[in-house]
Amino acid sequence: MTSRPEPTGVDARRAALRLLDAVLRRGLPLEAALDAAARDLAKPEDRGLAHAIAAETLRRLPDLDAMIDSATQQRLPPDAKARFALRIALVQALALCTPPHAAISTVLPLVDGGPRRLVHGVFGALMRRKAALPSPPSLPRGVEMRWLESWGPEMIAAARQALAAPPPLDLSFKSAEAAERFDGDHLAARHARIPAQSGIAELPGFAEGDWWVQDLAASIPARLLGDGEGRTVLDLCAAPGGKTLQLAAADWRVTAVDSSAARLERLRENLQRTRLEADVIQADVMQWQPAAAVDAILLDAPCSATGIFRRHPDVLHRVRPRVIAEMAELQRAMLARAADWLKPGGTLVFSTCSLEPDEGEAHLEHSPLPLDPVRPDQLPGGVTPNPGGYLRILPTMLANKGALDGFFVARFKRRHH
Ligand SMILES: C[S@@+](CC[C@H](N)C(=O)[O-])C[C@H]1O[C@@H](n2cnc3c(N)ncnc32)[C@H](O)[C@@H]1O
Repeated sequence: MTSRPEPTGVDARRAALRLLDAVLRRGLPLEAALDAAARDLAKPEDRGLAHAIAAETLRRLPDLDAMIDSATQQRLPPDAKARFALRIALVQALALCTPPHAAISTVLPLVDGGPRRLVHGVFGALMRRKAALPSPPSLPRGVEMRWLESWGPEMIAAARQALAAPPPLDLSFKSAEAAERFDGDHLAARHARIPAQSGIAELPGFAEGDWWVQDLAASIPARLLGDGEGRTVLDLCAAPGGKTLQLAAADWRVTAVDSSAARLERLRENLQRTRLEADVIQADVMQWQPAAAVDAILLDAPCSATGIFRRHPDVLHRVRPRVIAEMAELQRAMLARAADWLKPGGTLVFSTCSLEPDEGEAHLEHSPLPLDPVRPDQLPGGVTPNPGGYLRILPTMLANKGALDGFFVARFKRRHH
């Protein structure tokens, strides 16, 4: 067998293919698969390219597959290498502005010894036909059906729109003064929204620890606890610590608990950079318990994370109903356990970054504590509580200002006696 010299850039495409394989065939989160998939890439920009190709492919997957199927006589199996290679070549040429000859020449070596001619032929036919990807992108059929049933057609339209462009960047600030000094759209206290961009560490105030990146929706749970005035709060499932930082900045005495050593490392770095304080404990919330009852609890429970599909489009393809059911069961158990750790009169905020009612509304039916209804004046403008007093944050909210991640947030209060 003669081996051809590889054009430059093939390694990044090979890593993109590994990433897609990890997400679509093995069900791994994109971020978790990155280190292993990009192990041969020395340059950070190649790693960035591999990630960008894989993420954009996942955003456009149903449309890419429909396009491939329109140009093949026999339907390629979902896990065929030729399908993976075509997805990567097409997404580059049609969504990432890669010149078509570069998009295909860097992908063909990935199918060496395989259906090279087929991949080349299908790609060429689609380019000659001037095939284009629809805008906004389509959702995977299973997700669309699920969300349509739960939230209706307006939500589907907003979710597709949210996939069309990179979401803006929300910053949460340590102090109101630092936020006011910062040039951006101020949609809430201690907040600024700026256009999507890279080079975050070079923005003013980052090195000084004035702010951290946190979607505005993700900042709402901690906002609902108000000022701590030196009282105690348990931040359960805390890492990488966006909510820990908010609570510490709002004068709470924070104990942050998480089971992941790697994620807690990031939490510690965040505390150090912002010069905020919290006790940090590595523990499983289902095993650990606090030494004494606390004034407040924030339980940002592990979930399917379908609410953050804009930045993590892998969730659209790997989260199946069984995952949602397992996560909902864990959340229910955590909520029941944590409820016992509150002082009488104490407040618990429960949140999930999920767009699945089983990981939100369903918990209200058997909740161990009475709901403490959220008032509209406690929320950023444009975000409204459900008439029941809890928050269901959908991509329809603030849609004309860059929208929000999907979240469920409910506040409970333990009775005094
Ligand atoms: C949604 S993330 C938390 C995000 C975090 N609250 C923030 O604002 O940055 C869920 C976290 O739950 C943690 N986790 C999952 N199962 C856990 C358990 N049984 N005990 C403690 N932490 C757990 C994960 O390590 C993960 O960091």
